[in-house]
Amino acid sequence: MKVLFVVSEVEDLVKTGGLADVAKALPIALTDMGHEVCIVMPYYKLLAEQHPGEDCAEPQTLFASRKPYDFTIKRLQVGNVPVYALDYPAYFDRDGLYSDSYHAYPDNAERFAFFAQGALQIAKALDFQPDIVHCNDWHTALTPYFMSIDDTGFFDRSRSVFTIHNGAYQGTHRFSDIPFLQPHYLLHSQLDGDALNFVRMGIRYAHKINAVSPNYAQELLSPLGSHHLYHEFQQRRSDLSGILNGCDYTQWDPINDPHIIQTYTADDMSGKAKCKVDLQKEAQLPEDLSIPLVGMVCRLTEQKGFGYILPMLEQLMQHNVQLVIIGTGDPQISHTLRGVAERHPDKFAFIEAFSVQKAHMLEAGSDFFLMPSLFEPCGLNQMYSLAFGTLPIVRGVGGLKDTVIDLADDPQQATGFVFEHPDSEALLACIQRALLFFHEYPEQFIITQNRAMQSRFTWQHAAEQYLALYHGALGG
Ligand SMILES: Nc1ncnc2c1ncn2[C@@H]1O[C@H](COP(=O)(O)OP(=O)(O)O[C@H]2O[C@H](CO)[C@@H](O)[C@H](O)[C@H]2O)[C@@H](O)[C@H]1O
Repeated sequence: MKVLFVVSEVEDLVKTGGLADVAKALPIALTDMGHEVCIVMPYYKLLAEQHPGEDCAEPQTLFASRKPYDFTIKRLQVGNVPVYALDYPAYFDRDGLYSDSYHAYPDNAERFAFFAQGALQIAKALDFQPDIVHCNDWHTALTPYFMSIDDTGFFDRSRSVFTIHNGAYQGTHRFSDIPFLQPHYLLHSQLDGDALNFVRMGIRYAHKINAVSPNYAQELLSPLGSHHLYHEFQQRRSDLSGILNGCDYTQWDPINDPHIIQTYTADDMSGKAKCKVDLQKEAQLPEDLSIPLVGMVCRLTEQKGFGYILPMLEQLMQHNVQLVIIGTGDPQISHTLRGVAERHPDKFAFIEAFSVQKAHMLEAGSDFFLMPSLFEPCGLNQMYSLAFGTLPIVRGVGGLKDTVIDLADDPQQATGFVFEHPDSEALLACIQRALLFFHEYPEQFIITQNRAMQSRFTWQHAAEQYLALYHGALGG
């Protein structure tokens, strides 16, 4: 199987979130199974600075709106997978990927419409005729449309798969503000007023669509969970499926994690205690193993549940607990978190940073991992937590529901704590349940940690399901 994997970020090269984790791990898993995969992504300034690529193939020109877009192709590598990066400085030689701090670039639609078609031109330039063009999220959602209108015959036997990692980001922009697309009069019939919704186009034009967990795929088919795309998903329901992401255990395993002060196993958890003290030191909290430590790492956005986390923090601080949050994002959320940290320096630390090293320290050093998302297509950090014996406290949505078993629901199989209602009371009650378990049932706590560490969500298993999806797209 030849797969062109089109994506906007890749772990080890540039990353803002979980999309990058998948964009590295899935192509590697498919390659390990003997398939020929190459990744196409934009050549951002950060890439040029930190992982400069070699020029490869001839310089390219893409004509749109009677304007020539001249670009080059840079070759990089992630694991055993070749990466081809589209180098068009006018659009990608910028400090951020999608935004400068918190303000999205006003021409993002133009940038990624161009990238969506440019990726196909890269395949032609490399003479890489794919069986599958695998697109990811709104940045690449127009690629299936561009394949459908390509009249060179190059993609006649190719089929497209569109994976939804986060359906809330849809790339909705005023069509008249996207010069690159102006000649595409076909798109006029797809507009909502003057607005073009990239994700809607991906849903309409891709041969197969999948969400990153079975439960999220179901939610997309419901009026409440569809991010206002209910009719689109319903119309394609026979082509929509859910495939649970994997966990990259080569990166996230306490047995051999180079980022933590001491490695550990389910049989010998003494290293975890050292990691806890190390995290307490890093967070400048009292170094005390008897206090339950709750950790959280995420982008600071509404999606992650801050709408009901923030209002209950003061109440939580009344308990004998420590909380560490590592994250960057919404300035209002970070402002509030800084305030709570100032008022409760011995209980709460807010580390405003994007740091892979610190994320690993937190996963290893915490007793509990907090992930009470409003919605969560799959979620990766709860899987990392399970691997580290850090019991997840999650809301029962999306992939969180598919991966964490609640203690009250099934004590014999439990791996964490699950609550339902997206409000502060339900969240606080769930955390209280976890704290009580820590204090009152230390032996059961260790048994549950051990069980969590046995959970396995391998990328090989996910890759097998993607292969089945690819075969389905090819009509086999
Ligand atoms: N401050 C920080 N420092 C260091 N690392 C940080 C960090 N903030 C976030 N990260 C890292 O970014 C990744 C976040 O992945 P998630 O899957 O949990 O969420 P995200 O919403 O970005 O992904 C979206 O895409 C993925 C992939 O499909 C889905 O699992 C998910 O549900 C969907 O929302 C993790 O690897 C995490 O460690």
